[in-house]
Amino acid sequence: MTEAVLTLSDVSYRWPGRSAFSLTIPALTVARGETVLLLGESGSGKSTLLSLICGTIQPDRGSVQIADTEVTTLSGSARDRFRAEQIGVIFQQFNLLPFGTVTDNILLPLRFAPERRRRVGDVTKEAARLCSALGLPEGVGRTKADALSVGQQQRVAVARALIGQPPLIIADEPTSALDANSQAAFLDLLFAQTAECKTSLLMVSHDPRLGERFDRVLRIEEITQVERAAA
Ligand SMILES: Nc1ncnc2c1ncn2[C@@H]1O[C@H](COP(=O)(O)OP(=O)(O)OP(=O)(O)O)[C@@H](O)[C@H]1O
Repeated sequence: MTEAVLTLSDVSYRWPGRSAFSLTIPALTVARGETVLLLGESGSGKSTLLSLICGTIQPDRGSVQIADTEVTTLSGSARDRFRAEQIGVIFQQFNLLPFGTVTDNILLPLRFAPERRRRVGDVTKEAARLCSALGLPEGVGRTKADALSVGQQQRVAVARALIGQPPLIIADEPTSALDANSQAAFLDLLFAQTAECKTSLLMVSHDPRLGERFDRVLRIEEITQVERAAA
């Protein structure tokens, strides 16, 4: 049997307020080491689904299991700690601390995740190893994040997600700011690193051309039911 890193069952969520957008996900599973691309148009609910998985919003009903833990029963602070331990997140805008150095940024999730930190050992050495594996220049660790190019910032965001080998990486449109060549190079590095650590990857995009590189491609409309209140 394949070991699941992520299992959602009968999850539903309605945004409060006038938009009254509601999303239901009957079933979604990601296996250990599997790479999954989630495709969907703008406004189809991709970010909402990722927020449900990361536990930054709580479903109205249903179950979200990550690495055998039922996330929906954890308190808010326990969920924050759990996310820091188990999930590496790559945001669309990278969310780097602009005045922090590259090393500060890469080590940030470990501040809230003592077990993940313990797995790393020498944290500065591991940050430097990841920088080098991701093709960043030697000695980049002391550079302030806002002095980097967009492509370099993206690599730092990947290093930050990968450090300490969390079992699941969630990436929200991480290649949207790159041209086709840089996109391919970025994905090569991301896949090489996730394969090395047997990390699962769930990446969101609206670009179906990326699909051939993933183990599985899901369209959001195939796995969710969406309702919108009339305007
Ligand atoms: N903070 C919020 N408060 C209220 N409604 C929201 C909020 N965020 C999203 N929504 C609703 O959820 C719908 C889906 O948004 P979501 O961001 O999940 O889509 P998406 O597929 O990620 O879009 P995009 O590709 O443009 O990022 C929106 O159309 C909006 O109606």
